Amino acid sequence: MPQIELSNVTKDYKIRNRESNRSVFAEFIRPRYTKKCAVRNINFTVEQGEMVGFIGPNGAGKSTTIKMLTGILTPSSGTVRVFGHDPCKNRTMNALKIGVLFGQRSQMLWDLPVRDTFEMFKIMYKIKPQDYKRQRDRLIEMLDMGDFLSQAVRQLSLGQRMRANLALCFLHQPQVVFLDEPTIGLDVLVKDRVQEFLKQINKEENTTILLTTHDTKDIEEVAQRLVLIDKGKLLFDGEQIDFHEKYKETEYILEVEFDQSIPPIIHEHFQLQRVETQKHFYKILHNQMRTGEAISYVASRYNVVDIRVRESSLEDILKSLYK
Ligand SMILES: Nc1ncnc2c1ncn2[C@@H]1O[C@H](COP(=O)(O)OP(=O)(O)OP(=O)(O)O)[C@@H](O)[C@H]1O
Repeated sequence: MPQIELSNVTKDYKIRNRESNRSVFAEFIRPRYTKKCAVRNINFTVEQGEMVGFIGPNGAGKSTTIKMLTGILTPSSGTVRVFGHDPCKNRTMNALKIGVLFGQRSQMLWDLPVRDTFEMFKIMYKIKPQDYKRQRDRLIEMLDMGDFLSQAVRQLSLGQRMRANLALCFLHQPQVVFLDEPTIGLDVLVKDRVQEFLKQINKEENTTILLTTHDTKDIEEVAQRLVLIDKGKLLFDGEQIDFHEKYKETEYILEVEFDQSIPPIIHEHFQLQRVETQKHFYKILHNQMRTGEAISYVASRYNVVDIRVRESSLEDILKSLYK
């Protein structure tokens, strides 16, 4: 049985209209509403231990979907199941088995030291003392939190606060974790640590992770599978590798550095993009010349210092899809 299951799920929000041509009294007595469809008939399942990148442009419906999976919102139609149950009807049981992180929204009390919040979570989740100690010490080490455990939350930097929130998410060893933008605003080193942490915990504890992020490096590093939505509709669900295959550009860029400045290569399949002193950039269509062929053509005729092939990255693909 899948751990997460969405079948024909739609979520409409009711938005109250504020019309300037109506009196305040009329607005109060008979308010008018319009319907905003945030999620439109989506279907997908997630099995135990999967790491899924749940992506889409701003306003695509990602947070709304996560809110339905955590039992915060009910779907307007369709069914949502987590561990085979309706998360809205089983909120307490669901909460004990899941971990949730919503971007920069902190689960910690502002004036308490991080260490005390850990203790508070131990009581809230009824974690056994020996499990608590083992998991707490492990998380502190994995997320390098030893230096700031005694500091009040309000004194922490953004990176420290995000790491502490992430650790709290995993303290009760949840089977499923929903992370909505867990690396927002973090520097590259902290991001790397968070990505390594997620990979390690997924491997060691087989935790299912649904990760929402706009950071393509997060997705490339962490998610094997991608679920892409836009305007509430599911556009792609599959392995990351297949996503690249399906949407990759039909061309690639051959970047050649020569040992001296030379005139552009004249070849029917080479389209010169730009020249930077001794470096030339050519656009080549995959179906006209394969990368290996292009490399050997250049290397056998010119004195080359370096050759690189640049295929479209996940970021390039998403940019063109979102457009
Ligand atoms: N409480 C709400 N009331 C009315 N409309 C809402 C509400 N929450 C979200 N929406 C609308 O629903 C749509 C989906 O929003 P949602 O927050 O789920 O998108 P998202 O994919 O998480 O976006 P982002 O990447 O910007 O966080 C948007 O058009 C948004 O304006």
